[in-house]
Parts: sequence; C-alpha cells; structure tokens
Amino acid sequence: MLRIGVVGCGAIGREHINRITNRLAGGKVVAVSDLYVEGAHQVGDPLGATVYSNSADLVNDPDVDAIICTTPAFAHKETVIQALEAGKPIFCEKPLTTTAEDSLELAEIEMELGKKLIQVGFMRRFDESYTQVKDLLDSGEFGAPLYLRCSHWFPEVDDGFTTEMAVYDAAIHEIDVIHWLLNERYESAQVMFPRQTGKKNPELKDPQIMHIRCKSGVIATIEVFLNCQFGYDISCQIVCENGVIDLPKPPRPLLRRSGGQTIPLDENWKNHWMRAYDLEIQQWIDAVRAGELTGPNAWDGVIANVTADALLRAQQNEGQIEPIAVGPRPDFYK
Ligand SMILES: NC(=O)c1ccc[n+]([C@@H]2O[C@H](COP(=O)([O-])OP(=O)(O)OC[C@H]3O[C@@H](n4cnc5c(N)ncnc54)[C@H](O)[C@@H]3O)[C@@H](O)[C@H]2O)c1
Ligand SMILES: O[C@H]1[C@H](O)[C@@H](O)[C@H](O)[C@@H](O)[C@H]1O
Repeated sequence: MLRIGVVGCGAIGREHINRITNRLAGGKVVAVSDLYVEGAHQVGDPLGATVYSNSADLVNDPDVDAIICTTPAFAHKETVIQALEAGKPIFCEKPLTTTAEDSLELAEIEMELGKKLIQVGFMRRFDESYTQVKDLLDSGEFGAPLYLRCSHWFPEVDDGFTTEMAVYDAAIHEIDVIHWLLNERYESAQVMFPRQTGKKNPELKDPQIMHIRCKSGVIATIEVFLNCQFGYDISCQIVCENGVIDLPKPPRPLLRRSGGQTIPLDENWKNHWMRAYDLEIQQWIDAVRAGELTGPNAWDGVIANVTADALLRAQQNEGQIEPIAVGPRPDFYK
C-alpha cells in the first residue's frame, strides 16, 4: 500500500483524496496539510490521517511514501523542492510552477539527483477522447495535420482570476496536450483580444485568442473564454491533409423535454475529467509502487511553462509574435 500525503486540501485536493479513498486501489491517504488547517482537519480527520499546517512536516513524515501537491500554482515549487530533498515521488498538479525559470530549476535538481520523482498533472493525456484522437493521428491515416482549433470555455471565474491565469492555469492544458498529440515542437506564440464580454471583472481580459505555431508550420488556435455563462465545454478540431478529426465529447444523454432536445454540458472540470483523473492517479500510484514514473514529467512541465511565458509576453503586445525557445528534451526525460 502506497502511503500518500496530500498538500493542499482545496477543490482538487479533496477530489483526489476522495478518489484514492473510495475508487482507486493500492494507495491510502495517511497525511494531509493545508495552510488553512481547519480545512485539512475536515478532510483528514474522518480518514484518521495526520494533519499538518505546513508542507515540510508532511513531506518529512517517515510514514509518508509519496506526495500529491494540490496547492495553488504559486506554491508548487516550494513543496516540490521539499519532496526532491526528501527523495520522495511527488505528483504536482498543473502547472509545475508559474515560470519557465522555476520549472527548469526543478528539472535541474531532479536531473542532479538522477531519479525521476516528479509527475505533472496534465490529465488530458489520460482522457479517452484525447487518446482516441492521438491513436488516429499516430496511425498516419489522416496524413499531416495542418492546423487545429481548440476552445476552453468556462462558465464563470471569480474576481481573483487574472488575465495571466488564462494562460498558465487554463490554456496550459491545451499547451501540453497539443504537442503531445502532434509529436511537435513549438516555435512562436501570439495573442489577440476580440471584443470583450461585459460579464467579467473589468480587470480581466476575456475572451482571448491564442495562436501557437509549431516547428512544422502547424498553427494551433486556442480560444479561452472564462465567463461564457453556458457551461464547461472543451473542444478540439484537427484539420489534416486527408480529413478532419474532432475530439469526441464525453457521452451525455440527449434529453427531450419542454418542447426541445438538449445534451447538457458539465458545470465544471470535476465531472468532465472524472475518468481521466481516476486513470491518471491510479497509474501514478502503480508507477510509484513499481519504482518508475511513466506520466508527464518535469520536462513536460518546462515545455508548458516556456510556452506559457511566450504567451504571457504576447499578451503584453497584442498581435506581436513571440518566440518559444524550448531546448531539446534531455536524455534523462526521453
Ligand atoms: N488538472 C486539473 O484539471 C485541475 C483542476 C483543478 C485544479 N487544478 C490545479 O490544482 C491546484 C489547486 O487548485 P484548486 O482549485 O484545488 O485550488 P483551491 O484554492 O481550491 O485549493 C488550494 C488549497 O491549498 C491551500 N494552500 C495554499 N497555499 C498552501 C501552502 N503553501 N501549503 C499548503 N496548503 C496551501 C489553500 O488553503 C487551499 O485549501 C492548482 O494548481 C490548479 O491549477 C488542476
Ligand atoms: O484549474 C482548472 C482546471 O485545470 C481545469 O481543467 C481547467 O479547464 C480550468 O480552466 C482550470 O481553471
């Protein structure tokens, strides 16, 4: 049994604790921590888990074999370094950190240690809709991909959600999944702001249209609309030489009532990615127990942050094309 400590008992921390406790096999949550220690008690006490108010004590608890970090992005780096220093595997929710520089620093520490300990929570790679699309692209049947359009539509965000978070919190998923789907490397980034919705905090730029050009010339367009009002909706359409592939929508019943028919959308990410998260965390537990991590690694975290940094620069100069300079993947991460 893998003894897991969870740092950060907010929305997704609680989801992961619940799935490990009630649905997955081979892992047990034995410790939890949160700066808001009451919140940690709420989830930890019913499980008989040890409750900490800081991550260092949890990471260094000899009864904790591996860590899940579900604090806000700005706090990830500190806990990841603590785990690396303790030589313990850590599953860190996306993004690995908020800057390329910080993520690179973590990758360098890990390479120095000579053992892969970090997995990043890019769960779309575990989602059946995306894996079907990847299989089709890899089969070669559709010929070369030419361009793709993705939308990341969110019903509404709170006032703390910033223009920058549209990149490193939301679009970071597309940034990761697109290069994985296409086996591509990125070259440049551009951001455009179309007419802005009135249904948002005045400080936030929403919606945003992001373009990423790949080394092969493929152009990926990512539409991020964080206050779309109607539901949580993710789409991706890949136009190839021999045809077009659309990301399948999660199966939902078609409802006929009140003179109309509808397929309801999810309200948020929790249900939308439920099976992907289950698979992701189960495979992480299995991999840690087997002694070798197989999921998205720190270098994938670096690629995402280098790309996100280029998009953040592009946000400052609408329409300007910013280079994305990711070094070659080190052998350690191949
Ligand atoms: N993969 C996904 O689809 C997905 C979905 C949701 C969230 N996330 C990611 O998970 C992370 C957490 O998101 P959330 O929505 O659960 O946030 P949240 O704000 O609901 O929860 C974060 C928790 O961490 C605690 N915290 C803050 N700083 C801390 C620290 N230094 N040590 C310990 N606890 C600390 C807060 O008190 C809070 O309880 C973010 O990085 C987010 O991007 C990923
Ligand atoms: O933290 C969440 C989560 O990562 C979701 O998967 C994503 O769709 C949201 O945009 C983001 O805010």
